[in-house]
Amino acid sequence: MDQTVFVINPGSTSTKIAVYRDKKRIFSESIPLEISGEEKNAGLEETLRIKKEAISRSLESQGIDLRGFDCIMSRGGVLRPMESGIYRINESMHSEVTASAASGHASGFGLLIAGEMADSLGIPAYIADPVTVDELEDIARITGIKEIRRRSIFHALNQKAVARQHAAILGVPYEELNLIAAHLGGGITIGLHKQGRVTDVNNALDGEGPFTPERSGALPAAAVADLCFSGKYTREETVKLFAGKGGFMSHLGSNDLLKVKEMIAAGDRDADLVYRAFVYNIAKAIGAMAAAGDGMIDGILITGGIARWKELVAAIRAKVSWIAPVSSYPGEFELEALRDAGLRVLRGDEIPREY
Ligand SMILES: Nc1ncnc2c1ncn2[C@@H]1O[C@H](COP(=O)(O)OP(=O)(O)OP(=O)(O)O)[C@@H](O)[C@H]1O
Ligand SMILES: CCCC(=O)O
Repeated sequence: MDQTVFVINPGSTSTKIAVYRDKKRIFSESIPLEISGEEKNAGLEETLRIKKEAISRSLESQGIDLRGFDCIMSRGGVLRPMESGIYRINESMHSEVTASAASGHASGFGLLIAGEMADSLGIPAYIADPVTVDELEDIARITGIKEIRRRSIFHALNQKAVARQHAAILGVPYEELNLIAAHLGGGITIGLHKQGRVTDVNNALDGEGPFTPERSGALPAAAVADLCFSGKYTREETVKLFAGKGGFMSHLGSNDLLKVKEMIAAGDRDADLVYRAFVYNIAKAIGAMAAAGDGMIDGILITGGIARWKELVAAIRAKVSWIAPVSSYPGEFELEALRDAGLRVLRGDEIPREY
């Protein structure tokens, strides 16, 4: 009998939802943050309420009967470092995601909403490949300050889904390839996939890597110290500046690169300079991962919403194709990856892990 899986995937600029009957998508929607206006500045409870209401409205407008769901899947939030895999949503996840909400990631709201909905329907809920999948090599954790260690927080679900898809196209097991996967979305993470493990990756939430539609990326440390002690910002406001109000938001007042594209087309020179700096920084980060992988890279994969911008992908390709062949996987494959994970559990093909 066909199984019905409901998938919730909040990203930093939108929440994507989908209902699948078996492999078939019967409904999907991308709900932009802008619909709910004040959401960017709201606290945990308020953000949760806004996201829940937007999801309910969307399902209601399609006349979808929640009682037909067999399980709910979501991308996980900022949890403890963990192995890649499928995990049953439980109470300790709930409290950890709630505790890290201020400095967390939008995907944590998916976990909370999926858990709550599943409880009320009496069905199971799971996360798969959350943002805290940690496969870093020990040398990649060390920084120049003894008490500061690097953390693995990245688009694990999409990067792994795209890397596996690429491996299948090449007809080579994922575990035998060295790939660089660049997820270009509201956040940007660029991972070195060394024989099936992401041994290094920038953590955009902690201010590493290129700037993004709304993340600052890496900043000069002394200037950050000045900013922190300027008295202009609280700690919370400073963190928001790095992850939420940085990048294109800071330079041009928008995290929507479709708008940035229009600004450039209309002759805006500032927008053009920031765009070129964006491409430059992404290429530099890909180069860094090539060095981390000793130059033995089988392919560079460009994915995420921004990969739909063909000229931008071409500009990155022009700068990095000397490293390895560049392939583009526009959009994200998170909904399908979550569907497949849900179906594997429902069919008994995979036993979910306990967190
Ligand atoms: N056709 C396009 N051309 C250029 N930019 C695009 C296009 N489509 C989407 N984008 C941009 O992609 C970005 C959003 O990407 P995406 O949907 O992957 O982000 P998200 O899911 O909200 O966050 P994240 O990927 O970090 O989880 C936005 O800046 C959006 O304007
Ligand atoms: C997935 C974490 C990276 C980001 O959104 O910045």
